[in-house]
Amino acid sequence: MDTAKGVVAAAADNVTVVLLLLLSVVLLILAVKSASGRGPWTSRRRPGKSTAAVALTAVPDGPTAYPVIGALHAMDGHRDKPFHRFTELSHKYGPVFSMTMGSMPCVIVNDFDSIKEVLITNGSKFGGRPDFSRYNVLFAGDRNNSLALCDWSWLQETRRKIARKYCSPKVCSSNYGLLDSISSDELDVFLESLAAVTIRGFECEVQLKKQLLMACANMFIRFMCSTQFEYGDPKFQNMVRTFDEIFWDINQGYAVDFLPWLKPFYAGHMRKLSKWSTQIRRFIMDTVVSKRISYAKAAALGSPGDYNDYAADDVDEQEPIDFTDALLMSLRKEPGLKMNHVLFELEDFIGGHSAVGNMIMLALSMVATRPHVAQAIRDEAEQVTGGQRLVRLYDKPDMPYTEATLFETLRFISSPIVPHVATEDTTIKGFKISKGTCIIINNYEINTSPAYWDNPEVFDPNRFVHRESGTKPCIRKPEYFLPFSTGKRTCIGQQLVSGFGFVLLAGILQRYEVKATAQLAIPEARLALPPDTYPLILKPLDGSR
Ligand code: HEM
Repeated sequence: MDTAKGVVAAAADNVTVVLLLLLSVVLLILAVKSASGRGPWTSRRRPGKSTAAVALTAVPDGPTAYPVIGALHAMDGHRDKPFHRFTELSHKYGPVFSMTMGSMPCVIVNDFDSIKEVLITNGSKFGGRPDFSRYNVLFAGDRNNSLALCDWSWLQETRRKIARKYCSPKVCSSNYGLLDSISSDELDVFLESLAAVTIRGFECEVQLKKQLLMACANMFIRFMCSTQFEYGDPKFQNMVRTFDEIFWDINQGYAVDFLPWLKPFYAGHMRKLSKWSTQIRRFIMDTVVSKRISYAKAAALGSPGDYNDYAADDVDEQEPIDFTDALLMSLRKEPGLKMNHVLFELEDFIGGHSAVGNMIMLALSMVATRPHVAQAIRDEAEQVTGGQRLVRLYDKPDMPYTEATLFETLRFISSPIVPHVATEDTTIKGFKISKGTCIIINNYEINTSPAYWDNPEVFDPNRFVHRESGTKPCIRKPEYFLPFSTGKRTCIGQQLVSGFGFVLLAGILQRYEVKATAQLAIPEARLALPPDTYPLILKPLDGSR
């Protein structure tokens, strides 16, 4: 790990040197240009052109773009708070502005009307994703293997269709019942594991994220693959850790994303990403998929590259027992699907556990410094369970404050939306957008602006609870609150997030008082916490079951 970090640090040093050199070149070019009486190279309108004609069509310019680095200089010193920076820039350039990041033309959209246009009204024209090298490396050289990072296609539509029944089950369905029983069973296992590291009557510092991620991983794997692992199993621990490393990485912004020619300086980092993703795929093949297909066939499948040789001729034509089964069966029903697609889709969905684990860790961090929120959740749980049992999934409609705490966490940390890319020439707010333009959706602005929320700086789950005398309190989500995005590329996992997340958050708080060790380092506009993050303090509650 340390070696890997060293490689990244070395790469970063190299990058700094290269950037400094480049900056010198750019400054030289600028000096020559300004000496000749012309402004820098930008996408700004040239003087002499009819402004009326251009003003109607071009997206307003953002920061000046220079050769090679584009407008990346405007993000200098803001690496940890890119969305805050976009908000600052929107105050200067307007709610929709263009910004060339390296060589990539981008448009930053900062207000709800424009965001709605990108995601819904005009969503069919914004179905692409940026072609970052890291995305390709993580998915065996082709980001189209990934559900979240691919461009829109027949394959994506098919994959989403297969997933729907399992990721968005109807409340009355058997799959929802399964979610309920699995989340409760796994909550018991998880609380037992916590009981083993805490002492009644004492405050104990616990590396909670590691345990939480294993609980979430098992919930996902039990639901999707009908198998589970012991928390002490080193292979399982390694898989969970690797997923979390990837989740953290994918939530970072790197210069190489926008300056692909920097790739040689990131060779070590790319190798590490590739190794992680291969390890995960191997784990899923060995522990899940190979058990479903004949032993001989599994043995014949050597490396991940060989998986496509598999034809689904030994898959039964019965009702699928779970998501893995449904995926394997779809190999026969959908001739365009290959074994690799199945593996990658399973990987994507099992990987969803990292998002849930990180989210619960963040929710507990919010609660740790706001004991009144924890108490309100406990009171709600007490009312519903009579103090006789742990909360379960079917209690969710009666516990809006608990569910609202998850929403408020997502608003407060402002979990970002994956960038979209225009797949054809189109418009936003009447401004011309060319095919290939990357659209960065600044939902941080929407989540934190007083234009949308009362006291947005206050963590208050009540803002999502609708109370009216004579009716049961219920969840109220304003349409501009988009933690899972909306439209055709909306998150497929949101029901799993709110289901498993709800049971875990309530269950932990029914059993423990949660406190912070010190000032908690919570990154801005990021759902991910570093793989080795802060511990939390747990104190078992008197009389907890
Ligand atoms: C707190 C947890 C999560 C949050 C906040 C979240 C949020 C998001 C967001 C904002 C997007 C981008 C949508 C867009 O580009 O318009 C997305 C996409 C996606 N999410 Fe989630 N997600 C979470 C957990 C999960 C889980 C658990 C799964 C799987 C079980 C999942 C599966 C997906 C997939 C497959 C996509 C890509 C959809 C597409 O591009 O067509 N997510 N998610």
